[in-house]
Amino acid sequence: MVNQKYKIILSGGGTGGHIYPAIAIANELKSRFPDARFLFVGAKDRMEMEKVPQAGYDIKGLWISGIQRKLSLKNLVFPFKLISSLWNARRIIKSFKPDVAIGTGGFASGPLLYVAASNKIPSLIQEQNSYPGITNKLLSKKTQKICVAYDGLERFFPSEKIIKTGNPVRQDLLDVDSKTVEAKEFFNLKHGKYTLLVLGGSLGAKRVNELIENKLDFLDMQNVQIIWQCGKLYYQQYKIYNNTKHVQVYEFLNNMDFAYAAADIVISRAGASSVSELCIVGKPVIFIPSPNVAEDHQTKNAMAIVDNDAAMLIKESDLDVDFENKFSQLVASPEKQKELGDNIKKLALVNATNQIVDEVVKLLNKE
Ligand SMILES: CC(=O)N[C@H]1[C@@H](OP(=O)(O)OP(=O)(O)OC[C@H]2O[C@@H](n3ccc(=O)[nH]c3=O)[C@H](O)[C@@H]2O)O[C@H](CO)[C@@H](O)[C@@H]1O
Repeated sequence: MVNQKYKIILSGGGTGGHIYPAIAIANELKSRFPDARFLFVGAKDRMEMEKVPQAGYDIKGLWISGIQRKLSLKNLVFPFKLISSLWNARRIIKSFKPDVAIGTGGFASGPLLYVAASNKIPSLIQEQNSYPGITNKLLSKKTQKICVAYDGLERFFPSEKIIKTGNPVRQDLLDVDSKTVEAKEFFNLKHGKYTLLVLGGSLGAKRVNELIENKLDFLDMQNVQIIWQCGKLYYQQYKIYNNTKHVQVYEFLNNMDFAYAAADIVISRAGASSVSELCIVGKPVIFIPSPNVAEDHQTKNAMAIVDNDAAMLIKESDLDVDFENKFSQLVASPEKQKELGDNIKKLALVNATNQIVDEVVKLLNKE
């Protein structure tokens, strides 16, 4: 089986939450089938066009974007983008001739998986969230298998296709505890201070950035040093704080394993992959879910953890009132930090990537 020269096409992107699961799946397939060939398909101008080649894979870009939820001029162009991307997806499929197609959500995976499934290529989609995106909802009728991370998705997908696996997480995040010393050196952190990692999701989070900027003096007084991922859009605004006495500002962290390893406490958005990763690394977390996503799904992602006494949550609307109190209580209590870290780790689904790849292999073997 190891010598199989399978051709595998993957598509997912728009944000990191759709890209990294696809990369984790590809890496596991590559380790099982070293002779396999891989091709990613993404959306032109989106972050996958940079992140996928960095991970060592080829990628082709389609001219596609999402439909705006509100009335917008951009929607007028959408039909043209859709026709162009379906046409190009067809060309890519015809020339690459994949044995299997894998979609992890986001705009580009729509046309690609649609064309693949219409051409009778076995296909699987992976849904990271408790509330699925439009692309996966549409694709679910055509694809053979749907790997999910939450219960209750029969409301949206054909139940006979659903397999609960959890979200794929990159291999290098599985054992961050062994990297703590190296990570603290990497970030040049001071001894005797708490290290706070601030994560705004793959694109950065405006309200979280505003909070951190307002609380820099407070955090300094709490003896906290900060690794602050503010997002590409906001970097120009916040880089003035970089390398001030207790702050490092990053537009994007390319070494998440080191960032998690160095952190004593994490403040994070509750995107699905971030939540899955935080379970695996087992650190005390304060979630600040984005209220601006479909069906408030980040709050649902976070509540699945909070309901198990495994993390704290502060709503954006409560930050002004609650943040200082809740944060200082957590910093002052190593017991609480340990309890949250231990509890969140119990919720980790560490075998997700393997299970998803097992399902892909069944498709390759035509079951
Ligand atoms: C605003 C928005 O629409 N957010 C959605 C998006 O979030 P987003 O793209 O932020 O996705 P996630 O939180 O799921 O994952 C972020 C990924 O980016 C990585 N990372 C992040 C920052 C960084 O500096 N370096 C880095 O490598 C993380 O390790 C993680 O693997 O997709 C998720 C998965 O469908 C959804 O749950 C989120 O609601």
